[in-house]
Amino acid sequence: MALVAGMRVGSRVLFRPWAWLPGAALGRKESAARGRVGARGFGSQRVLVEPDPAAGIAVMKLKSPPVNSLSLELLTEFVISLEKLENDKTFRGIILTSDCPGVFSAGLDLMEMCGKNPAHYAEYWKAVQELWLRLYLSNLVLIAAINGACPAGGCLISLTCDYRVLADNPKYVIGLNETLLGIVAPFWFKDTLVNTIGHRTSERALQLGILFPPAEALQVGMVDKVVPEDQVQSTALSVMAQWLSIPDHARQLTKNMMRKATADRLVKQRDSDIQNFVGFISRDSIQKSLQVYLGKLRQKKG
Ligand SMILES: CCCCCC/C=C/CC(=O)SCCNC(=O)CCNC(=O)[C@H](O)C(C)(C)COP(=O)(O)OP(=O)(O)OC[C@H]1O[C@@H](n2cnc3c(N)ncnc32)[C@H](O)[C@@H]1OP(=O)(O)O
Repeated sequence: MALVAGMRVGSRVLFRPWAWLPGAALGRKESAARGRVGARGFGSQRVLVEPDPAAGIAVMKLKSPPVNSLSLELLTEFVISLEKLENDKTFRGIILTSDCPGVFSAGLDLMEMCGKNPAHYAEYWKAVQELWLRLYLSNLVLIAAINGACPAGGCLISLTCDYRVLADNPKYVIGLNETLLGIVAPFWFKDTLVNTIGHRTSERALQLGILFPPAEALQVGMVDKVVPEDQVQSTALSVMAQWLSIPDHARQLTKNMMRKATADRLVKQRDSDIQNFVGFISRDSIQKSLQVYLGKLRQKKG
């Protein structure tokens, strides 16, 4: 997919992965009206959206089997669905969950970071940045209903949400395990974690690449609630009701006050962050580490 037009929102120039889609040239109002979500489900191949307009919420399900790894396609479809809901005033909250049994998301797609050229790495990283910025600064209430394993980029996505409910299953570990792959979480992954669980716990978790099982994840504050697996969705819904009882403008301004400085750090240095990623991921030693890790994942089966 070609890299693409930018759109200015406040001081941010946003990536428009959908710029090539029919209707992309429409004005914002017109396209929002045409794209109004309504009561019927919508979505794309990899992102299912089940709207409940009466309640003002939508359930967004990642559906990219087997493990919801964040490919360029999934990132793009994710941003498009998010934008659609953000632009429709009916919606005040999203419950984010997985349609893949046992896995919330396996994080960034290792195939996007192995054996490709620098232009591809740059395009991919820009899409990762874009999803994070949009989720982290979303005006909507985002609740993660974590119904499976949640490593690395999967964990990052859940950390952008306002609240995390995790299913109580020892296989459903969560954390930023990048060091285990021989790679380093960038500063904005780290900042998101520090803002959630504090500096000291983040330092230990990041260096050791800890994947926390549910009880420990709850104890360190990585998640807000651990419930039996069959109660994840209903718990997310009742938490959502509580968050939606707060007037939107006050909650949104407060969220922005808490998060803007963190997001601005990336906004100010997006290009250098991309260059840093491309340089790092292109190194032979890093490519070898990733190949070894992929090999171990594949061997695990055999
Ligand atoms: C300045 C530089 C900064 C660089 C920063 C880069 C940041 C990176 C952040 C990341 O997100 S890196 C990705 C880290 N992810 C992981 O470590 C998770 C790896 N996966 C797993 O641990 C397991 O797959 C799982 C999620 C626990 C699920 O286990 P399950 O037993 O259900 O499935 P598997 O048999 O392991 O996997 C099925 C299938 O999927 C492939 N796969 C798994 N994860 C990924 C992935 N992240 N990307 C691409 N492909 C993945 C796996 O290899 C299997 O493939 P196969 O062909 O069927 O063997």
